[in-house]
Amino acid sequence: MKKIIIGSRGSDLALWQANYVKAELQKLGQEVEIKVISTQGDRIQHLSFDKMEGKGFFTKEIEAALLDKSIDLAVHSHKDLETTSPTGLQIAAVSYREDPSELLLIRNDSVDDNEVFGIKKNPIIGTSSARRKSQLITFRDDFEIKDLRGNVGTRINKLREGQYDAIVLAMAGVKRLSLDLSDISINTLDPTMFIPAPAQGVLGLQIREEDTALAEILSKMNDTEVQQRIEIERGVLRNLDGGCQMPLGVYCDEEQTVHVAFAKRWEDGAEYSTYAAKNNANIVEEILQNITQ
Ligand SMILES: NCc1[nH]cc(CCC(=O)O)c1CC(=O)O
Repeated sequence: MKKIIIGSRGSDLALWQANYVKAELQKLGQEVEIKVISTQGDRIQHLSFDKMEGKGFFTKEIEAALLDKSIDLAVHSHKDLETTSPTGLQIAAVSYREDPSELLLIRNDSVDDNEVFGIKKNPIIGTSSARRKSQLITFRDDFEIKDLRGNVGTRINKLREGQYDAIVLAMAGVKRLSLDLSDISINTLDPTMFIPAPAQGVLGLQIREEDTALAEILSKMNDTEVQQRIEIERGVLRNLDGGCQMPLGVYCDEEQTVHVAFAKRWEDGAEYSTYAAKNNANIVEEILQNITQ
């Protein structure tokens, strides 16, 4: 059997994800090697996420490496992938779902248990995500939102340095990296209340469309239940023609209730709605009609 070359960004989280898939493939008897690839998104740190995320800044070089066959498999955070696959590539499998909740990481000296979210009045909150901004200001109108860039470790260090009173991060990244956060107060936000990105916590395994041999191997790793749920979540995003820069949260829970937070502009704050997905073939259309009317 041919050795499988996984292409990965060099960040701690990307490497954790690549190593996880490597171990799963080794359990299936495959030989695997990881090749680190730097992307535009890793090199440009000064641009706001609004101008970068969801437009292939973190994926372009890796997808090019798949197409020119210098790698065979790319492991992505599924939520960072564009909603349509580039020509010649496919998502052959999706992983289990890590806890999709968002975390509010609060400096100990900014905690106030009497306030919503447990943060003192008039705090500075770090996030560059329009989805997170639109929902934050819906719960508290005294939040000042400031841009926050960099990988997970960098963001947490900026909180420690005192540039922010609190920051929002995906639990999936924090958990996978097993970070020591004993010096920080952590508030876990229920994903049915503060709604995560479509496919948050899931890995997408991308290969060449014609690589049927690898598709066959990866099909053994595919989580079909997770796949069904994120197909609904991503379907809403795809039909809104939005990348990660859109103020849209969609979460399909285990009971197949779909939770949506949507804003036309993040400054308007998010509007929340829920839908039953069970036996509803038109769920995506129904959600879209409702939120865009
Ligand atoms: N946008 C960056 C990004 N892409 C994936 C994750 C980790 C969570 C996941 O795997 O869904 C993160 C960090 C974050 O949003 O805090």
